[in-house]
Amino acid sequence: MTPGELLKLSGAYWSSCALHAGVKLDLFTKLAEAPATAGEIGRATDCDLRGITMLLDALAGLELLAKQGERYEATPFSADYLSKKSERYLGHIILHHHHLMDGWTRLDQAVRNGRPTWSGPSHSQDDSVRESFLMGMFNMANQSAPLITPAIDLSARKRLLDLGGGPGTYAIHFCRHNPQLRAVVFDLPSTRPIAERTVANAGLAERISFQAGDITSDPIAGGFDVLWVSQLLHGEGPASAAAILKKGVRALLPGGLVLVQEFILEDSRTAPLFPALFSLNMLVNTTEGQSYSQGELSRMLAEAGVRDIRRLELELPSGAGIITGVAG
Ligand SMILES: C[S@@+](CC[C@H](N)C(=O)[O-])C[C@H]1O[C@@H](n2cnc3c(N)ncnc32)[C@H](O)[C@@H]1O
Repeated sequence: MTPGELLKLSGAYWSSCALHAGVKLDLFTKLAEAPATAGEIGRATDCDLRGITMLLDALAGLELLAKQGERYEATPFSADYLSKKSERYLGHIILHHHHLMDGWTRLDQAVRNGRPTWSGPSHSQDDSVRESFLMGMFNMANQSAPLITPAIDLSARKRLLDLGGGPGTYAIHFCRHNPQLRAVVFDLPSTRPIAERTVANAGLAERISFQAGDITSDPIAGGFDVLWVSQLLHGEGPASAAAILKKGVRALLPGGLVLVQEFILEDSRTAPLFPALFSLNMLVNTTEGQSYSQGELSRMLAEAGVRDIRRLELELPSGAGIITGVAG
């Protein structure tokens, strides 16, 4: 690494903050509709002219806007991913990243005392923080699910349990891909309205139901033949994650398929970089959460009574991996 690269790394959050502000102020939706001057956008968003001009210029510098004379407009890319009117809108996950920033600025404190810097998004009292988190998960899952569902044969399966399923994105994609399949999304009670909305929007309310509960303390009804556990275990410590897997596997009929998606560390724990950094995200946001290695996840699955454990050969845009096995 060069000193220049080091300083670029140190100041990378300036670019992130410019993007976050652009999404918070919803500039991209407006500028995908029609080009506008800084004055016009400033009036439409109730922003100071000096401030909005600087932000628009920086976003143009980041190639998220195009500037022609005094007018700015969304690029084809930002119109596709940053306009609220696009089906591919990624603003929810960007706002979620924004909500995590305050906690990350106090990472040194979390490292010193081993405790999170705030309640974390799952348990936040702020509805908008929880909504960005859950719809951010919807954004992320919509990128990966179209690659995952064709790679997993559920053609003979009837009932899928989506444990910690959030907005139900994976249940939706698995059910779309497998017309005989029904699913239950199990998640915290506060998730219900968002999950029911996404399931209804997908036209699958007849086949996907929501069960409200706390996975660490509430029972789960049995009779499933697929267990899908995506990005849930990293929010828990090793003992709790193992107990959750045991509970999920107990809800399966013998021969039930188990699928666990996580950001998986190599045994060195230093790579890939994303799960190593994600562990710090769990330090800031949870009391015991962390990224796990393939060996740790495989051992938890084996202790839960799962056999034929292996990792699926899938390259996903999120960098996550999927470990599978069979119950009983
Ligand atoms: C990172 S999100 C993953 C959502 C979804 N599985 C996905 O991959 O898109 C974790 C989910 O677990 C849920 N969750 C966290 N703690 C939980 C608990 N104790 N009981 C039930 N659900 C929980 C959260 O509400 C959230 O929806």
